[in-house]
Amino acid sequence: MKALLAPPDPTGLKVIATNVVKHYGESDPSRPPVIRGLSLSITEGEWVALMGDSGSGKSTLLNLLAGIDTPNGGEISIGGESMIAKSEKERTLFRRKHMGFVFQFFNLFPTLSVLENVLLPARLLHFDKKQAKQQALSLLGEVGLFGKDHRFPSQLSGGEQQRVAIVRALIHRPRLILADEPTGSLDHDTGEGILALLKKLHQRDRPTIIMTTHSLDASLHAQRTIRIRDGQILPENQEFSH
Ligand SMILES: Nc1ncnc2c1ncn2[C@@H]1O[C@H](COP(=O)(O)OP(=O)(O)OP(=O)(O)O)[C@@H](O)[C@H]1O
Repeated sequence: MKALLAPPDPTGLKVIATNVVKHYGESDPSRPPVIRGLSLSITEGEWVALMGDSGSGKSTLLNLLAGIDTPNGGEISIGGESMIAKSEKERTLFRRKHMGFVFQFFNLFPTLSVLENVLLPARLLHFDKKQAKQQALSLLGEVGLFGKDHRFPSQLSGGEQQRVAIVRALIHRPRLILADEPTGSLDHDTGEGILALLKKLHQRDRPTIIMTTHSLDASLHAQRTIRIRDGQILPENQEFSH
């Protein structure tokens, strides 16, 4: 039987990191770790902005939480499941099923149409084709791309391409959205459009969202801001709750 598009439980996943350490330069022990005993807890369906200076470890942390990279120490639990205990294959399958990624650099496949790009994750998960197409066209319409589903990425503006990438990241209604500078390369209005879309999806499905950003405006869409400095979370009293 083919899977339906809506997840069985649309509630976001709880994310817990405990004493996580990551260092890249094993060959050079004098280099300090990029993530230094970092702990955080993000509750089901919470939308968190992760802020910090360039090089403070935001993208590294997202990659660790996603299981794209593995830490040198510590524990990461997503939805009650240890990401560390999983094999790489298990992590990939978990990621594909439950997570959606919104990156600053949106790698759309240039030889695939907008619709084909958007349908890729649904295809990987063997969703019902007809239902996936309906969902794709509806989401594309919501982000102002009605009628552009047969175009190729090169025939779209940068902002339009970013919106396609977001629809692709969210087509399977993930329970955890990891967004790395989702508005970084966009003009203010397009960026606000992306945030409005995230907000709509957050209200509808209540996924957990972790969004890195340098923008105070963007962070105000989140329920909480967590600040990271030199691979460590700043203490509670230096966090900002909105
Ligand atoms: N694959 C890698 N190999 C070696 N060092 C790396 C690697 N990736 C990141 N780093 C280093 O780790 C540190 C943290 O990088 P990271 O990209 O996580 O920071 P960031 O907070 O996301 O920065 P930005 O806001 O500029 O995106 C930086 O000093 C960076 O040079």
